[in-house]
Amino acid sequence: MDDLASNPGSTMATFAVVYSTATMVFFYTMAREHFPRYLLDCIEKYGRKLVNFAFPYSQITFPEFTDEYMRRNEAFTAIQNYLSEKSTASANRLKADALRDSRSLVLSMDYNEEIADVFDGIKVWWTSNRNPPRSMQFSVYPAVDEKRYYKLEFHNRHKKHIIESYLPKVMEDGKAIGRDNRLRKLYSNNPSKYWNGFNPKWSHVAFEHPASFDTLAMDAKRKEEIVNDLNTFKEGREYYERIGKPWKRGYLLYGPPGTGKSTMIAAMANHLQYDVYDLDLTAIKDNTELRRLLIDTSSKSILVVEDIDCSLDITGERESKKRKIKEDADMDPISKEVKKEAEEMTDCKITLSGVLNCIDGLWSSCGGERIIVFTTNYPEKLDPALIRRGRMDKHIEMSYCCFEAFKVLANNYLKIDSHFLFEAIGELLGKTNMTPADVAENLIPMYKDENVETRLNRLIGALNAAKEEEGASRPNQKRKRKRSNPINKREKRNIVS
Ligand SMILES: Nc1ncnc2c1ncn2[C@@H]1O[C@H](COP(=O)(O)OP(=O)(O)OP(=O)(O)O)[C@@H](O)[C@H]1O
Ligand SMILES: [Mg+2]
Repeated sequence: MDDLASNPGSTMATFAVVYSTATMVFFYTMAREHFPRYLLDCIEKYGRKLVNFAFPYSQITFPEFTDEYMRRNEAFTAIQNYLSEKSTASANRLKADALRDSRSLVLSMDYNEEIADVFDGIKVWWTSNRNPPRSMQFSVYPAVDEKRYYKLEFHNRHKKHIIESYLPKVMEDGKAIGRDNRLRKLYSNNPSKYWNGFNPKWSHVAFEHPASFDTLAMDAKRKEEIVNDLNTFKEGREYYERIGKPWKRGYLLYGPPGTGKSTMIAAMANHLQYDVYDLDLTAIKDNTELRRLLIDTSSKSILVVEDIDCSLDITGERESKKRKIKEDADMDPISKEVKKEAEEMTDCKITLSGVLNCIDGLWSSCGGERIIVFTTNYPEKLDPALIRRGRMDKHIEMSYCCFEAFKVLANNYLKIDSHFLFEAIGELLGKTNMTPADVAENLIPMYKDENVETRLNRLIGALNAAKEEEGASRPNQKRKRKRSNPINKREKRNIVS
């Protein structure tokens, strides 16, 4: 039988199956009463061979739930995603599901619809079915024992190829489609006193930050370098396996406030399609809690520790904060909240070595494809152990707005690539320090339909004011371009710039 021409549902095949099954049932019923056991086994064996001869097709079913605990079968979801596109094109009756955590509706074929798929020249058939509920009670809730499943049919002679090559491809493509459709999440850690069976360690909201590398204002060459680095990481599974290193990468983003460190993290997450875990170290009591939190993160994610210099004992800031809160509490005995906060801060025993061990442990004990990002305004305050290569592989300086970065902002906010005022702005940006956040602020319209020229002139005014202010604060000094980076020479070698 030619695979591409025939369908297992064709009349001939159906007739053969019905005829051979009826014959078998007849003989079997007769035989059960009159023949000995070994003859019955023979009839069953040859009967099955007859059916296989008349209907040489195999079937695999994929139920929606895997066991009595009603755990959703991942294969079912992947097949649903995989067939979604094909169903839209070829099935007449479609069903629309709004899957949990999905950005869009998933269209799939309705029950008893059949669609064909071709893989390496082999034709296979998918049908969507359900087992009707056993109980016929009327209820406002859907029947719990109704079981949905997909059925795959193919010719017996392709069994090996279908199982070993086609099905893994369906799973992989289906999961990838699921990931693309999925709403990504921004997680933040809950204080451990609230952790229990109902309150998880991490709570999440949908991650919908619109930042992208196209809208990120920075030097084009450095931006391209970072994007290439991320792409190499994402496609690096085999490379990391070959060299025997966990599949992870650490980035240190440093620079003054408002230079786009948080925006860069959002652009990274959107580019890679990863979830983001925003880890607040100050809400964690000790190293054990930190470990438990990190183990509870998933792969394809970015773990972010913002303002790492303020989060750890290493800079001594935590100690002074504790002391200050305690002093406040002593001075104001009425304020119970301050007292409570003081006690909680005193409880905090998280250490640099704990963080280092957890990060190293996380990389070695959990699944791959993870990125960790530290941000700081003061890289010089960080312990070299924290940012050494192997932990923070790439150090990226986010600096004041240069002319190229301004052009990106002008395109974002004003939708222009050039203007006669650009030259003056370029000149001023070369002479004074203004963060992209401040530049952007001046480009935002102050009222509806404010024209481009007015906004550019406002920026020129702000740049002139900043220049004068800088001059006034350092009248006798030859102006040097202020950088946030007092990182030592050895570290500078790692810096992308
Ligand atoms: N490089 C940039 N490209 C585009 N927009 C930027 C950039 N830098 C800053 N902005 C704008 O300024 C705002 C503040 O930037 P962001 O929060 O990323 O700064 P930050 O470096 O993380 O600051 P902080 O150190 O205070 O956390 C952003 O919402 C964004 O609109
Ligand atoms: Mg930030």
